[in-house]
Amino acid sequence: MKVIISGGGTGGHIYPGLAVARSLEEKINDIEILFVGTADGLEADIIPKAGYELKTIKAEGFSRQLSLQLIKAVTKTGIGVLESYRILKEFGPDLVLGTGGYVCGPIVLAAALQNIPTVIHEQNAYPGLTNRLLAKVVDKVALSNQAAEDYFKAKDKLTVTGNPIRPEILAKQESIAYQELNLKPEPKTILVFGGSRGAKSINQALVGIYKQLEKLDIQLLHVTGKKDFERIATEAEELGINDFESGKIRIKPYLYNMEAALAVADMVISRAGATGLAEITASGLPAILIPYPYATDNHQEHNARALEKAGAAKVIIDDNLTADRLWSVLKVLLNDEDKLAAMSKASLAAGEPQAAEKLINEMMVLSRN
Ligand SMILES: CC(=O)N[C@H]1[C@@H](OP(=O)(O)OP(=O)(O)OC[C@H]2O[C@@H](n3ccc(=O)[nH]c3=O)[C@H](O)[C@@H]2O)O[C@H](CO)[C@@H](O)[C@@H]1O
Repeated sequence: MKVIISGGGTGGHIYPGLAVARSLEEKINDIEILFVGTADGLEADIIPKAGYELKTIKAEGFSRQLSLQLIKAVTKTGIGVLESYRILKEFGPDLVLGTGGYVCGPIVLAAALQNIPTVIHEQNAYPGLTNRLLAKVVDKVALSNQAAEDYFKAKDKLTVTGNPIRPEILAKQESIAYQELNLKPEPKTILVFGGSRGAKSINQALVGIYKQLEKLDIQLLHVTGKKDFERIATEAEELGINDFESGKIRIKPYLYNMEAALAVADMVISRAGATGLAEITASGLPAILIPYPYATDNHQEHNARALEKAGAAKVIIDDNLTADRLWSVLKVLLNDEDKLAAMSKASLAAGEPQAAEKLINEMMVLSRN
């Protein structure tokens, strides 16, 4: 079976595609997978590092108003569709899966126009523009969240699968993860990350409580995002914190082994992107969530509130985020083992570890092979 997987821009669209790729390889002996994305999205870094071939095409997101940018984006997408035709001819896929972001628009459209079976997957409760447009031409629309059903007209194409999680996250052995990260099983490990690109406001609030955290019996793994790393590392050094490899406070620009971090973490502080949350809940971790305030239709707050309601998370709105506020919420949680245990249980109950399996089953029904 030959499958093309496309999605990107940010990690939240890439990792579900990688999860499907890994799960397909576990399930099917004779499988060939090709990723398609852009040369400037995060996929160009992540996909080859994960061991897959990435063919690049032109694509750009559409602005919501008529503008020069819109004309440019439409032209680029047109070129991307022509490039996609060539890729489809050369690779001959039995199915094309799009996991969202404008990146997957051209190849999924080109495949649908050639009657190659097509599936898209939407991670969020409020779907992105690309998926809303592609839904009109694809064979199947897989959703992470039932709430997204309201935004699609062709109800017969919809199926709820959950958000696929990389098998290595579900299977990671703690002992190996501690070794990989050079951390110890005791004391508690707090993992902080701001989605795939990092979050400046979270980084800033965290630097503001480094000194308090240093006094506690904890280990902190702070993933800043590549863009903010130098700034945060410099501020940490000014505070006298400089052993990022084996000290109490570890600062990293990006983790290519997030599965290890999720395996050793006792709690998480993060944004509320759908893919990150799917991984946090599948790992049964309690969380402090600070939704990105500019996500379309404020969907991150929606994601975060759902987990708060389930008892798995505490939410701090980005506007209210200060070092003091973060410290007061974190301190209460760290001092309440029962509360943390209850949140952990609620988190696990909210997880959907079977999502990749469900999505693959839908794909197999449609596939030409
Ligand atoms: C700003 C924005 O609009 N973000 C969107 C984007 O988020 P974003 O790309 O930030 O996605 P998520 O937070 O959902 O997922 C981040 C992914 O990156 C991985 N990771 C992160 C940091 C790191 O160092 N290493 C690593 O592997 C995480 O394990 C996870 O798989 O896509 C999500 C899924 O469509 C949306 O819900 C988010 O709203």
